[in-house]
Amino acid sequence: MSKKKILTLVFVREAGKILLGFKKRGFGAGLWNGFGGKVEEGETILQGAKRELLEECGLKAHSLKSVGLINFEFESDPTILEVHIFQTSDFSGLVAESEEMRPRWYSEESIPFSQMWPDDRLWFPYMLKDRQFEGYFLFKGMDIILNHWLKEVNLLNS
Ligand SMILES: Nc1ncnc2c1[nH]c(=O)n2[C@H]1C[C@H](O)[C@@H](COP(=O)(O)OP(=O)(O)OP(=O)(O)O)O1
Repeated sequence: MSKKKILTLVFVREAGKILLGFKKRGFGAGLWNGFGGKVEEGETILQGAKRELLEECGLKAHSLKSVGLINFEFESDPTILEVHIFQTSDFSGLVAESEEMRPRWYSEESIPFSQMWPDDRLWFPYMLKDRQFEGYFLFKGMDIILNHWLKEVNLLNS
């Protein structure tokens, strides 16, 4: 039987730039990504997203917009990762490196897709156009997408 883990992923965008973090350890280490992680017991998905953003790059999000929802599955692993993706331009604080992430602003024209999860280049175009989406990816290891679908949807916003 499959289990589900609920995770968040937050992108900070401002003036044509996007803040990415280089993951220094753990799952997805060595890749650039947004900021996020597992939702803890007793917190809502939004609370989890804001907490991870603050812990990983020092920024406090005052509001978050829902961007996407992706279910990730790995061949021969029954755990499904349900990742809730958000973006924000409504934040305060100073960007700071953490134990887990080294943050860096990128122009939205020069996103380093070759050093990111391979699914990112497929769904980033929705986010960059402020379109909401849902999707599913089945991975073999961390590099090979065996199957996927993506579709534009209307998600409830916070
Ligand atoms: N395929 C893919 N593309 C883009 N982003 C992701 C994936 N798979 C993923 O898991 N992610 C995202 C979702 C989360 O933001 C992170 C993974 O979170 P993780 O570091 O495992 O969670 P934490 O709670 O911070 O981990 P620990 O503190 O327990 O190490 O990647």
